[in-house]
Amino acid sequence: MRPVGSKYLLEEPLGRGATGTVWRARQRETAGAEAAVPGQPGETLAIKVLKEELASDPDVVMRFLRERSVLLRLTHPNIVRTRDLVVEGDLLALVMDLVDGPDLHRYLRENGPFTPIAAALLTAGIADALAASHADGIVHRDLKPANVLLAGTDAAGGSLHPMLTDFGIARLADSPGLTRTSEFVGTPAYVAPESAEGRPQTSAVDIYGAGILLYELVTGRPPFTGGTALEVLHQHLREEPARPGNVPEPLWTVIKACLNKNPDQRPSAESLARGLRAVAGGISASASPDQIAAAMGVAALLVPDTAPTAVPGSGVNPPGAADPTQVLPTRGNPPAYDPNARTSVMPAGGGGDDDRTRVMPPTQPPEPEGPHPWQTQMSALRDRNEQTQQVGYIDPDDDPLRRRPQRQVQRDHGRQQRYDQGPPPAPQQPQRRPEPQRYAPQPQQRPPAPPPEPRRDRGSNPNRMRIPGLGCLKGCLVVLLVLFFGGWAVWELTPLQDWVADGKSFWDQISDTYTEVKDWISEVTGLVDDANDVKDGVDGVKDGVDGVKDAKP
Ligand SMILES: Nc1ncnc2c1ncn2[C@@H]1O[C@H](COP(=O)(O)OP(=O)(O)OP(=O)(O)O)[C@@H](O)[C@H]1O
Repeated sequence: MRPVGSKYLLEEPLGRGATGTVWRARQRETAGAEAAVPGQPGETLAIKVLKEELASDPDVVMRFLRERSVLLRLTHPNIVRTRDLVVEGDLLALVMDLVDGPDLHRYLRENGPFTPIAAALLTAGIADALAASHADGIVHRDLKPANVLLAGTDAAGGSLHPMLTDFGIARLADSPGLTRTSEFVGTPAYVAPESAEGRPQTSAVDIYGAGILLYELVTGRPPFTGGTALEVLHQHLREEPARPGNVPEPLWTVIKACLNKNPDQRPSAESLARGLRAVAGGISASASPDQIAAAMGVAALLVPDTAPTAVPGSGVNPPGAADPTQVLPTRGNPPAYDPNARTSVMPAGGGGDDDRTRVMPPTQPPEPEGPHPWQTQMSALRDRNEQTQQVGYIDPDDDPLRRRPQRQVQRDHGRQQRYDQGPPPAPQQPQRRPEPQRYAPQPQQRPPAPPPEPRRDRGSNPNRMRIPGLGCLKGCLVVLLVLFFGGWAVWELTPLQDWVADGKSFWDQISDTYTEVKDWISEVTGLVDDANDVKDGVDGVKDGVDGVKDAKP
């Protein structure tokens, strides 16, 4: 388990998207006043840990802090509540209510298309959520089935309750800083024509997304699909979808209105919700004549938004960007495209054939490097999270806080300068020219990582602490022990004790010892000489005896 801040613990990953990983998590302590929901210790939560690219981008951090109050106050029965935002070192995390149910994309894949009535009612709930967020000045910008969670199941006869999530993520990710290194482009199958062309975006992009989603709910697939992202975008810009056979006429009227190429002609979220409920009532088997009439006249209910919420910073185009077609002709074999593609966050500077996918100019010019205006808030937020300690094991492959060491060093250094020491003396990285925003099919699937080596158990105490100087202390103790036993051996096994008892000086003792050794050697050599003399005598006697023997006849 991995702590996030001092108040939360990540338990297990629930899923991974392009902008981060969502974890099942637990509340450790009640959060302070800065959280929208203080929570109770032990409560289960969901925490989205934003990707490193986002968390390390100062512009994203700035938006994260600037928009925290907006995100935290966004409450609606059809919106997954954001309870807290955590900033800790290089980590940005959104603490949310845990929704115990599948997302709509998975549900659709596993259960097939919805009936027109169920699809209309489900989309009406989503439109309610959009109406509330638009009224609060928040445009979702990445509406798609994967971002709708289903609370409750219909297996027990209960109806599915849609809850929209990932609010503000597109907005956080669409940072000028981020566009210097990677491009946030939404999800091609759900992108509105004006977004594809880099024109100014408003809350009408969410209505377009709702139209695509509604079409997918009743047919099982989005209206525009193709081999490449570019093909899909061409269709968003140029083609009108044909009415599928199983879609009742009033429902088709709603879908067509949402998919209007002109954002000004699309209905407001509020009128969309009203229209969808009228359609659901009118197409049911038990519909009254009035309900049927209301459903047939649904077009009158679909009133365009007179004051749509603008997406800040969208549609700032370089000269020529207003041309109707920004899509460049394709060359060579286009990359494969999955219509269920996730939100794309594409690395820039891919070069080469990527040119063929270039459709959008950057939404904003890069901002000059400089001291971060949210320095105080950053340190305040970090301070409140400072007690964090690692309290247990986490699989390194699933560790959201794991960083590549080299980049960590650079980043830490950059952060330190940026937030703690005022303006950096020089930019850490060469300035990149902004590149046109690109669509590309899918983030490439990374090859499966080799199974992580199990980490060795490093002891039974989960709260191991590093004590500075402990290693040195151990070394000193070992040296003292060696000196002690060495001294004892010298004292016991050498004549040192005698020397000390005699009270002689060291040099006297050495010269005495030398003399003793010399005397002993001469004594030994004298004995050898005597032995040789004896031997010579014996040999002489032996020769004499031999001579006497020879002289006998
Ligand atoms: N609040 C939540 N409670 C329970 N599960 C959640 C919650 N939020 C997200 N999830 C699950 O976590 C998974 C990943 O969510 P995430 O939003 O990162 O993915 P995504 O929408 O597919 O990706 P992206 O929008 O970044 O392209 C999804 O399968 C979703 O069902």
